[in-house]
Amino acid sequence: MRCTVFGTGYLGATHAACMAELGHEVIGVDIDAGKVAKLESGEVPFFEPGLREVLRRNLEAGRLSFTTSYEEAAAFADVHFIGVGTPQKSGEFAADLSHVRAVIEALAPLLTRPAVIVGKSTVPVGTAAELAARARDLAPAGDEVEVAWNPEFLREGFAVHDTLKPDRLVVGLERARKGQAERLLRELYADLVSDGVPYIVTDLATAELAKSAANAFLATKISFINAIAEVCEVADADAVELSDILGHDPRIGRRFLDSGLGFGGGCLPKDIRALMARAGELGANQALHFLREVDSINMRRRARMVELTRQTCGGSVLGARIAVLGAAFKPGSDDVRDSPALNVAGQLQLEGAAVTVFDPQAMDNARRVFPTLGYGVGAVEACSGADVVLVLTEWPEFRELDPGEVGRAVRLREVLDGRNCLDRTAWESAGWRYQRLGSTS
Ligand SMILES: NC(=O)c1ccc[n+]([C@@H]2O[C@H](COP(=O)([O-])OP(=O)(O)OC[C@H]3O[C@@H](n4cnc5c(N)ncnc54)[C@H](O)[C@@H]3O)[C@@H](O)[C@H]2O)c1
Ligand SMILES: O=c1ccn([C@@H]2O[C@H](COP(=O)(O)OP(=O)(O)O[C@H]3O[C@H](CO)[C@@H](O)[C@H](O)[C@H]3O)[C@@H](O)[C@H]2O)c(=O)[nH]1
Repeated sequence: MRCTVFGTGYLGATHAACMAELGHEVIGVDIDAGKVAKLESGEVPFFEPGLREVLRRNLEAGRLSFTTSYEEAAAFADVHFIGVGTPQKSGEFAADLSHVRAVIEALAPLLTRPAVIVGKSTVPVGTAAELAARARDLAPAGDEVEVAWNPEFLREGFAVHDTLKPDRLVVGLERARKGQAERLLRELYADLVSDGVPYIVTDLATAELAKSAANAFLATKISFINAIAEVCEVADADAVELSDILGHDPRIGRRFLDSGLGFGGGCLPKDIRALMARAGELGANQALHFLREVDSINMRRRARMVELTRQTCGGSVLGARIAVLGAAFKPGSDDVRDSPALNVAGQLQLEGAAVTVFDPQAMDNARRVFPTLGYGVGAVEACSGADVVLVLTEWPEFRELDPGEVGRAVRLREVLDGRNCLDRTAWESAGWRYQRLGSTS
């Protein structure tokens, strides 16, 4: 079958390549000509393990191409996925839907025959119905245009796996029209469904809300354990051991119970805020009030890390040399959107510290967002002359560092483990003072 994917960022490029991997003919469309040129030449414009191989294989097979031309894309297929960004609006909690709306405004007038527009971007509940009405108004094919919502649950770092082996496929359809959208999407995903992936058909609002709810749940789970970690610090308990104990209960589960610096990235923080904003607009102001607390527990982790650094430096970081290992919001990604690590690095620099950052993948993105921070050429080099070393993203490279070697580079052997990822005994045996969030000892 044929399809297009509008937006070729973390989600869209992965979706386009993986749809081609399933045997479909796919065109990826983006307004960023540089990104399109890179993808066309077989280069992924961001770090995502395994994506380059899938991209190249399908470019070579002639099933996949990229363009900036909406005309080309509209003429090519009758199923059009939307995977453009829905960032937080500046100064408010709500989602900025301008990119999604821009796709509809430009694509719909080109739809001269029956077509299905399938949203994958994360949007506030109610968006799809509004877009459907607008698309039908603008399209020459009018009533023959359907909108479906097929939210995406992939994790960065596992994007290819999560797209080809998802936990579930959710397809929200317009209530009055379960026509071609249902049929075409079943056909597109037939191989996944025959592999046993649950395929759940629902209405537009439930599909949109399922995505927001999933991220709100994950954020809540992380903030829950971080709130408990705050108590651990004052009660002389150990947050990591506590997570392990809770995780044995299958009703709770160990995943997403890693306390530490909290959640960041281009999804969880903005999605819980957008969900609160939309619930408020719909009159359910009280329902999600607790998400404010989830958000503030999360932001407090960053403040606590800064405070711990200050304490370690004798009350002030003014003039201190601080090494920050990690810039990406999590390992396995070069994404620095709302990165807790960079946020802490930036705060410490504002307080007068000389901060040197190193990350195995996110250096270019970090430099773009925080050009005034110092950057090292390697983890050990970044620690050169440091008064304190902060490990803020749990890259395997950092877990495997030799504490003896790092110890020879620093001025003082002080390490703060923001992600509970280091082997404490090994660092202490090499003469380091080891501290982390969620424990006083
Ligand atoms: N990143 C993830 O892991 C992930 C996972 C699930 C869902 N999502 C959701 O997917 C959406 C996209 O996220 P992302 O991380 O891929 O964003 P991104 O910023 O990496 O990519 C968005 C892309 O859309 C392009 N674009 C913007 N306007 C366009 C237009 N009018 N026409 C064509 N292309 C246009 C941009 O140039 C960019 O390449 C968001 O709603 C996000 O919440 C993301
Ligand atoms: O126990 C944990 C697990 C995660 N994190 C942090 O939480 C953030 C988000 O991690 P993760 O969810 O793995 O990353 P994303 O790639 O942002 O994926 C989330 O956001 C995507 C976009 O909506 C969804 O598709 C995914 O299902 C959802 O997991 C990162 O900063 C992690 O460091 C913790 O602090 N503790």
